[in-house]
Amino acid sequence: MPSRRSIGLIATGGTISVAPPSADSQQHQGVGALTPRQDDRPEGIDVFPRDALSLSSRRMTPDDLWTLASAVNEEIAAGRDGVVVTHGTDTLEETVYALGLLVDTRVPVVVTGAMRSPHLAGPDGPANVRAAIVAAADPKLAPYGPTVVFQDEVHVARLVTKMHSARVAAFGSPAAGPVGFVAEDRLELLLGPPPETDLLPRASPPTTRVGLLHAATGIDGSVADAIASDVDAVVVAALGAGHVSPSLGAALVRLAGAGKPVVITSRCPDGALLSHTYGGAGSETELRRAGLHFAGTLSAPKARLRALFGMSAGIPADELFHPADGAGR
Ligand SMILES: NC(=O)C[C@H](N)C(=O)O
Repeated sequence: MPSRRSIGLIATGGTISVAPPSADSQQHQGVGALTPRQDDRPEGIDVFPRDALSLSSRRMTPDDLWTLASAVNEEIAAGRDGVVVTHGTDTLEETVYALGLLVDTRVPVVVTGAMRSPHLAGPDGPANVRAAIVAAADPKLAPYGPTVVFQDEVHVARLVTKMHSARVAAFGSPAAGPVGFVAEDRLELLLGPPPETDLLPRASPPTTRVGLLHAATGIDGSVADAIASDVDAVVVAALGAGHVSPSLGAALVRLAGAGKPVVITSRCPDGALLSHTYGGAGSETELRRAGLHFAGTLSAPKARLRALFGMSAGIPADELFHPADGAGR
């Protein structure tokens, strides 16, 4: 590694930067409060802080993701050796995936946050920021695309998910586990980079409206009919390997027939969608035959972002979600 590394540190809000309780609970401190002091930084690393947004992650919108992606692109264009983004944890996994869609990460891009706010006992933010800076300064991480560093673990964007609502060990990658870890200000990688990149061939500001439906016992077609006129496409967190009730299946096929792409994912946190194991109304075989799209191992919220940004850029759904041999994307 060259002697000195320069890291862009971009703040967006979230618990990691929430102001003390006397203030309005929506107030966030700027990036200055998150930037480690010069004498408290990993050796050989310069940090260049900037604020991009200041919000709880539940308020994040596709436009905000576009703004953040532009900020990350600017940092990379400015010649940073890596970029760290601090973020609320509730939608952090979506933001890191959106950066994978929108940013050509020639250098490491690392997203982190905190589960305990700065004024609570044992805040995890400072340790997470330090580990994220260490990871972002290591060029070995660049081929992994944007990653999440949390509790010293490194997770890739496609697989990472918030697993626990309150504990500091909040993030995991159910399908494969972390790809590496940080210890003693050093990045150690255990697994290779993801086999494919999620970067879209082109990008435009978000204009497409994509709905999200969650299948469950007794959920019928009325939920799809109710939103049909408000959306350009729908993503479904389907049952198991890609199944919905016969009634919901029929409504989704109607939607697809009306020119609104329907993308099937699984509500299971791990495992692939099938292509030809089950038959009959609402089965994966029938839904595929009817021209619905299948998103492989992507979670529903991430498939929704892929549809949203991809279709906004004019990329057809069948290029975003490959139907071939059941693997999906
Ligand atoms: N731990 C957190 O950051 C949770 C917070 N509600 C957020 O996502 O902004």
